[in-house]
Amino acid sequence: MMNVRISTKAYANSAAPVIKDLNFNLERGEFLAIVGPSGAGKSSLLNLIAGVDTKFEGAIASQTPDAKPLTIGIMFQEPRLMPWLTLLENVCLVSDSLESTLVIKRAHALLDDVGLAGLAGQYPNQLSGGMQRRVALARALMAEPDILLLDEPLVSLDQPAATQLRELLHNVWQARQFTVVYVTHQLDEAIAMADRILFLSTSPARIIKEEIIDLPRPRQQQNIDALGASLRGRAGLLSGCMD
Ligand SMILES: Nc1ncnc2c1ncn2[C@@H]1O[C@H](COP(=O)(O)OP(=O)(O)OP(=O)(O)O)[C@@H](O)[C@H]1O
Repeated sequence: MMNVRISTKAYANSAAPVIKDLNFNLERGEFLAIVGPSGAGKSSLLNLIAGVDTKFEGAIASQTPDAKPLTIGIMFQEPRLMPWLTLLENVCLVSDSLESTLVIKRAHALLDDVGLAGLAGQYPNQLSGGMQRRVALARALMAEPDILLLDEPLVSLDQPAATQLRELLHNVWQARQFTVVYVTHQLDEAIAMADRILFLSTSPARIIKEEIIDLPRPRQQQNIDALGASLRGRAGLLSGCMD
């Protein structure tokens, strides 16, 4: 579906690259997790895939049967909601026509899907952190993305809110069958969610290991724990790759 080939990504204010020789293919419908330590270059990689940042050496090529451009949705670490807009208006923000009845209907349906039915007229500061993330998810889904990029979506949530959002993300992905690229530095989170994990080195980021997660869904905690222990135990293979 997409071929990602990044020879070098460097920022103008630094001579050292943040990404070097990082190549992978993204398959249609897969849930890909990218695990790496803080500062490795994970968010930088997502910005390149999203097309938000085009300054790099290499190529990111979409391969679609009808040559139709891929639609990409992104959910950041922080929800980035506009505090002066209602939830409905925040969700509609990415749409061309805020006034269209169809757009508003779709935004209501998505707010329902993320468990916020009846709250469309509220403002972000009336919500918990977990609820704000769910609004951000609804907004990312408005464009009906082929690929959804998730940048540490559970970070800084308390355990119940993180579990709830993780299950929601999983259910939405299974129901809609888009492709997910899920960035995290938590191995267990990646094992719980992904079909495949790419492990990144410290900066400059490159892939040091790929692991196919062949566990039945929904995933049992004992299976997640066992695979996590096995991966962590493999002779320092992943040292420096996780916090
Ligand atoms: N816009 C930018 N301009 C200059 N340097 C940047 C910019 N964005 C990121 N960096 C630098 O690039 C490196 C990688 O940052 P990035 O945010 O991509 O890493 P990360 O793996 O997502 O980190 P974290 O896990 O802490 O979110 C860091 O050293 C960061 O300071």
